Amino acid sequence: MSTVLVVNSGSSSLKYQLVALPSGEAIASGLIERIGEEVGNARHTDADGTRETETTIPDHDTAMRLVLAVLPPSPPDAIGHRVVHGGDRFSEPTLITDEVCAVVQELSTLAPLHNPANLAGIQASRAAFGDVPQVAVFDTAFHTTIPEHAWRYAVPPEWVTDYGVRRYGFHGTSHRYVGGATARLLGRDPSDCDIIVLHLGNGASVSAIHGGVCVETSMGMTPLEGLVMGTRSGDIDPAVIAHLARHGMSIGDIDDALNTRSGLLGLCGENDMRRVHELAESGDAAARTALDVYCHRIRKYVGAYLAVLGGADAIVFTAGVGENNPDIRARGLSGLERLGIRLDPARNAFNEAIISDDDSPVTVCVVPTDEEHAIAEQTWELVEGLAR
Ligand SMILES: Nc1ncnc2c1ncn2[C@@H]1O[C@H](COP(=O)(O)OP(=O)(O)O)[C@@H](O)[C@H]1O
Ligand SMILES: CC(=O)OP(=O)(O)O
Ligand SMILES: [Mg+2]
Repeated sequence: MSTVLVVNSGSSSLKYQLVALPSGEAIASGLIERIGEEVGNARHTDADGTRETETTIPDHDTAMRLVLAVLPPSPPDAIGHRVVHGGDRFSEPTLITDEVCAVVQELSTLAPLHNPANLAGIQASRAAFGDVPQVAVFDTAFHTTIPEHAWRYAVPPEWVTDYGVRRYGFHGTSHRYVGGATARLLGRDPSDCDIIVLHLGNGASVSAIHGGVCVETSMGMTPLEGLVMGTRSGDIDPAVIAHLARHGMSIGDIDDALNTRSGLLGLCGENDMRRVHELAESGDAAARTALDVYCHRIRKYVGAYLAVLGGADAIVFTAGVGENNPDIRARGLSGLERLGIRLDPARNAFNEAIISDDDSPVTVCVVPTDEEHAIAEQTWELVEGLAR
């Protein structure tokens, strides 16, 4: 038996799993949430059960130290890290070297909420387990099949050649895993399915998958484009940036505001969807508007991707919000009955795997993502290959 430790740093959380291979069984796993907020919480599960603690977790480096303190002291055989942006340098699983770290660092301006967090996880793991091979698995990998008409922005050509301005797309490990699991759930061959995956976490993105291959995704050159997110605006008119700059705001401040003070947080003062719902239920008008804007954006993208695919076999919800929030799923798809999308309210309320009614031409599902498992497998495949 071999063991792979997987570190998945999201914008607001750190998820980890110690996976036994080839069985794929999780020996230990956990989640550190609300990093950077006043009160964070850490949940760790292993053979002794689940322990939960509340404490302030200022950054991903502190989160990583909490993880290392609860894991077995013996080193794993390999460590796999989720890395969000690899630019045009890296997209396939890559053995981590100083050079890889330098590129991840360099690309921090294009993924300011993620690459620094990913690097913190890598550096803490290298300090703790220096000799263990470590692998970066990039969020962009699944999106390299997107055709030029979808990855290209309509901008001057030298922006593409000189500055690398293009769509990359992110959450790829999740979109790939969930797309495959959905085809299995439908009992269909992935090569014969058109699937729309809605990954709704703190970050959120949609992808259109045709025949197992990604053909379109909502995040762009950076994880800022597309849906409304916890703290990110998603789509806005690009002229807004010039407008604010002319009013004296610096580019750094604008970028920071769009990444960290926009989205649900900008709309209603809370970025955690559970809190937004509590506020909306207590009658808070801003929280209600936030939910309206969030769900409207989902509906717009679903319509667009139905058109991109020429119709879909399935629409799938995944990640923190997608897996747990019946209200967002129902409102995001409301009014789409004429497009063949009909939810079954009881199935939806219980987060069942299939939440559409039996006569719905498009099957709507909830499929939990498992980025950690997918990263463990890809990490081990690379490390085993190197040893051969
Ligand atoms: N049981 C739940 N009900 C509603 N929302 C939830 C639940 N669990 C998590 N969420 C929401 O999911 C989001 C976090 O999703 P997650 O996929 O863990 O994010 P990330 O990986 O981007 O950090 C938060 O907005 C949180 O409120
Ligand atoms: C790319 C991205 O937005 O990731 P997360 O949802 O984990 O923040
Ligand atoms: Mg995530």
